[in-house]
Amino acid sequence: MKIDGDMLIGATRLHGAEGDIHAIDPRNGERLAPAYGGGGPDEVARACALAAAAFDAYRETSLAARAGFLETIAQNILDLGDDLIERASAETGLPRARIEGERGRTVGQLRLFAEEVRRGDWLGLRFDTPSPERRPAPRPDLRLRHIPLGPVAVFGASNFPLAFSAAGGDTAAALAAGCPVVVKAHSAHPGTSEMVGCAIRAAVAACGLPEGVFSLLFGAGSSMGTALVAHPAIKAVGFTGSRRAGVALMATAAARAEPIPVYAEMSSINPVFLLPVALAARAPAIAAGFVASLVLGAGQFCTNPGLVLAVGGPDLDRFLTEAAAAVAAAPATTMLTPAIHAAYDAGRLRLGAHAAVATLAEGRPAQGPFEGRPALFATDAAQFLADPVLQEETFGASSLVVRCPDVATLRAVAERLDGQLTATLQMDAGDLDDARALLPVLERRAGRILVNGYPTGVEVGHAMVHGGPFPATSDSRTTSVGTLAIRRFLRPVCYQDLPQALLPAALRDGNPLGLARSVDGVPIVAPAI
Ligand SMILES: NC(=O)c1ccc[n+]([C@@H]2O[C@H](COP(=O)([O-])OP(=O)(O)OC[C@H]3O[C@@H](n4cnc5c(N)ncnc54)[C@H](O)[C@@H]3O)[C@@H](O)[C@H]2O)c1
Ligand SMILES: O=CCCC(=O)C(=O)O
Repeated sequence: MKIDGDMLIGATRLHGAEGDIHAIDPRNGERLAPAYGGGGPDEVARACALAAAAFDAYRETSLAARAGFLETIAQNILDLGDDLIERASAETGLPRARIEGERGRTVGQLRLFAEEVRRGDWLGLRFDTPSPERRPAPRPDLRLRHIPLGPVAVFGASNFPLAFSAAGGDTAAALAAGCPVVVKAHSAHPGTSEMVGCAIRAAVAACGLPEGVFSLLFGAGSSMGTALVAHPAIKAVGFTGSRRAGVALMATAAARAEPIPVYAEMSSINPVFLLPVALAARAPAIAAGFVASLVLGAGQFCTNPGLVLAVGGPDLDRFLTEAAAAVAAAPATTMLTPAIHAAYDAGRLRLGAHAAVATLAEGRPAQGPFEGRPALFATDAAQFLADPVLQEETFGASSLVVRCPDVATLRAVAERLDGQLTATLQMDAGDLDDARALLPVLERRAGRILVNGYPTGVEVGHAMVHGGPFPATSDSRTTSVGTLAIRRFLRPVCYQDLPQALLPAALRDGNPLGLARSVDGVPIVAPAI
């Protein structure tokens, strides 16, 4: 597919005039054509106005039509074929197999949301039957459904050019909810974003939807993102990236005349707790699994296991010997962008130079310009608790092991951790009491708790939570992966004593759409139709 370097503003292509953006192939540092023209406030305003104009028509599309739209996007992405795989690989340095896997996840995610839309449970229909005879006051007829919030701004993430970008989880969830989407593409992969944007735009046209249902903007730095979040037509934000940018967007959203929710997924170091019985029984196997998760994708996963906690002693020493050997044998791997590589190297060197931190191992030296060396560090619980810097995310394949004198200290350290996306327990049956004592702490600290697995590789499903308390996310009540993500873009509306002719179809008598509902608090499953 030919790419032109244009923004997609509804059905119009437009080359921005606010400076050129070039993707860089991080495997060799070469600039990739074409140049992308960055947009400014006029393009933001145009995309937002189109999105606002599309909202009422799009939000009342039938569930079948909306599901069909999501499925058309999925098929159009697949139809991009090898061009998409090659461009995404060149723009990110991620290997072909990874990009193919991510495409499968992206398409599967859109299809899962299509099923979810058709099922309609997310409308959350509730009925309170009227009681005109009730005294002293009659009870009114109350009917509730959820409606979409309005146009959503989505920020593409550098580390998942497909699954968290133009047609990623935030876009899929917002479109499923009935919200038009304005994407601010990540400047690291503009060509991938243009290709996927074209696939979405073609689906908008093929499904006869208003053009403003989807737009794609380019812009380096912070001004485009700030203008987008500040625009009055935007009613919610989906973001994955750095804590600094996420917090800046939260501030922009909160300072608006009409503040809006920001769903930002930011930083997490994903603690892994090695409980004593498991460590004694299988230190080498745990070390192998841990290092495989640590180095996956050059460590550029928000689920990367950046912190390990265990009780010191010979079993931990065995784990450290094995893990250090595996890290030392691991190659340096190309990182996503020169800036992300520079930030990783600076973080790794800062940790290595920290007076309270020992370097246990570094991976093989870099061969290419932007390769990051994996690294394993160690400290003890007292030092870890004394310096909050040691809790900061080093985005890449770096992890810090914290030696604790006993299990009580392990729990005390867990209590002091920042909010996390995940917390992992390596445990055997003999660790059950310790695990039980840790669980309430982990529930308060993390969005997902795993046993005997590793946190990288998020399953896209109905029960997934990819979220957690700040700074993992800006709003711990939800998730950015899985079908529950649709709730971020909905709000309830109650209809009191409306005549049948005025009610939305989902709320009319006789259940014409055949949807699940609750009546006077009692759930009624959807009839088979
Ligand atoms: N935890 C994660 O999942 C994750 C993912 C990617 C990056 N990161 C971290 O972010 C660092 C930078 O990488 P990145 O470029 O992908 O992320 P970033 O947060 O710097 O940028 C993400 C997006 O936000 C925009 N942006 C940046 N600052 C902004 C601001 N102040 N106001 C408005 N918009 C702003 C950027 O233009 C980009 O589109 C990495 O080194 C890493 O530390 C974390
Ligand atoms: O980088 C953030 C998402 C991580 C993820 O989706 C995964 O681990 O699969």
